[in-house]
Amino acid sequence: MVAYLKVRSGPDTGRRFRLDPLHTLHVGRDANCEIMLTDPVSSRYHAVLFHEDSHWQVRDTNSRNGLLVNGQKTDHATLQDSNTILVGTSELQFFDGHGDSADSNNREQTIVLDRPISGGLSSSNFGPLDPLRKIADVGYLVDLYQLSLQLIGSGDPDSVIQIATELLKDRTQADVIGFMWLGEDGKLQPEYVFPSDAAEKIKLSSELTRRVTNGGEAFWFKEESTSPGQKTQWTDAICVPLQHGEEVAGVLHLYRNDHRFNERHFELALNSGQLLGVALSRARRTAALQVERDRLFTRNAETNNLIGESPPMMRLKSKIERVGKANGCVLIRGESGAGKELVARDVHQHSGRRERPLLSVNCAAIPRDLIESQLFGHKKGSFTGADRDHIGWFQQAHTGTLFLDEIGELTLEGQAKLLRIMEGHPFLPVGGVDEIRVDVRIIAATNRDLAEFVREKRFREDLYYRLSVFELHVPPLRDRGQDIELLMNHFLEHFSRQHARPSIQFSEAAKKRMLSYAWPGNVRQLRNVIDSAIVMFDGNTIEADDLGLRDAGVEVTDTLRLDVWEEKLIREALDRCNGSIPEAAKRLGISRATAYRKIADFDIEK
Ligand SMILES: Nc1ncnc2c1ncn2[C@@H]1O[C@H](COP(=O)(O)OP(=O)(O)OP(=O)(O)O)[C@@H](O)[C@H]1O
Repeated sequence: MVAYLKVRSGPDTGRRFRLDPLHTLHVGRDANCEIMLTDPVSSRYHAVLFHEDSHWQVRDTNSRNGLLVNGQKTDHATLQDSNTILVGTSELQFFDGHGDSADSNNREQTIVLDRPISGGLSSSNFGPLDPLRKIADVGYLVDLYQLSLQLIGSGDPDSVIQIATELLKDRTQADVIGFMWLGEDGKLQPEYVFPSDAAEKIKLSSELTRRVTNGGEAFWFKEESTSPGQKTQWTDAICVPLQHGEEVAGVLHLYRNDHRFNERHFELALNSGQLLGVALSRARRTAALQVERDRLFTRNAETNNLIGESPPMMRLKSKIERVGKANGCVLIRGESGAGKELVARDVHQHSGRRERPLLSVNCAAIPRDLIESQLFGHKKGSFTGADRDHIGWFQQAHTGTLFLDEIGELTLEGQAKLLRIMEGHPFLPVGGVDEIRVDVRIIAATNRDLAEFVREKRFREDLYYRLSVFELHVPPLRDRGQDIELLMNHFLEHFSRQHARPSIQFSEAAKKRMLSYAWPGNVRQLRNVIDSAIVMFDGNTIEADDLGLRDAGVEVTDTLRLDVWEEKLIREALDRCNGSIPEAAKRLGISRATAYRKIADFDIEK
């Protein structure tokens, strides 16, 4: 219940002066003033404060620049709680002390120091001429530096709190440290208390809590027992907001049982609180995004893992590992739905860019006349319909990977720009004047015969060679034998869970049908067939006819694609010649070199 003045602005910001009602207190620059300010604009004896008729009064003592109370120039005023007094350039705020009473009746929490927090790290109050203090300052900055480094490197909220606790405990020798999180109801919830059985020690008056959480002020205060013989729970406490921008997300408490904190502890806690506010908000946002991402993946039966243990898939996986670590462009070939995008993700995951963005663009899904502006960006008004600036996919993927699906659909102008970027040149967004330079790894995919496109002059030859520094061929599902069963089980498990039909199974005949089917639409088709069978049919067993595979067993004879037949013939020839390539080449009427090249192209086991 002690009235006090707090310096809100000016050189003495943060200092507090207890007001003793038994004495008249002088305010000014003179060393004899009880409330001594270092503000050069204040007079030596600027004003006096005294307690009369149960109220605190302030009177100007012929100051040079006058006295303002609540913004009004005055010679004399009776002070009310929270009134402000301007002395020179220093704003002092008066508190009658009634608001700070502790929740407990016989204890008093007296503020030693407080500090409004407004963006940026606060500067230390230590005297600039004290060399020992300067050395101490360096230690304190090193602590903050180390804390920042560790917080930057940590993405998970629990470890962020743990890192900060360890540092603060060590540096301040606090007996108890508590992190309180501000719940949606505006109440503080103990999120983490160290040691864990000390939660009951965290007792802060509701008024102080309000000022920390609403006003973003940090406090250092001591608790004094007002009833003789009663032992207090702690002697000193520091309470600082965890602030991110304008928002206070929580509060950090530090308690000491016997000894006192010092100013350096207060400064360290205060600045750590600001770092923590930012780090925790960021870690929580990242965690929320991760959960959301996993949820979307699960809902769509997507997995980041390439399911498959067949020999061609095992070979593909080992190539992905090697290609991932290298840094060149990758061209992924394979039929539609075979898993090219998944392979691209896997390459990215195995690369040094795995923590950076991977963006996927389907060039076939964007109207041809918009591809360029989508990829490279455009400026508002650069063409009809460009009603705002667009940051192109290349720029968005900067430092990461850009997956260009159906690359064969890229216009010739787009191809020319792409080639220039790949050669390390900057590019101009559509309608832009400032050149942009990006560092992006390109993974392209196609289910077309790009070499054929090159011959038809629909695709630039130089771009083709640049893109295919590394080539990966995703084998069609029909060539993956045992993988069909693995994928069947994976999708059955996923969709039966998603559609809440846990006991649904395939009949033996249904399994057989799926295992012998040619799957022209590859894994995507298998996934869709299982999804709709689970949705459409009642009962616990999916029969062969429920799968809707009317052309089941037809193999690939329904296609006239030359490459499909070519691959089939090579496989057949190898089978008939017991795997001997020279023999097979003879039977096929092609040279050995061509046979070797085609076997590699089609990724046929030798
Ligand atoms: N090996 C695999 N393991 C698990 N899921 C797979 C696998 N291969 C493909 N899928 C799934 O099949 C679907 C199609 O895969 P993806 O989109 O990667 O094929 P794509 O070859 O890129 O097709 P398109 O050429 O039509 O773009 C996706 O849902 C993908 O998650």
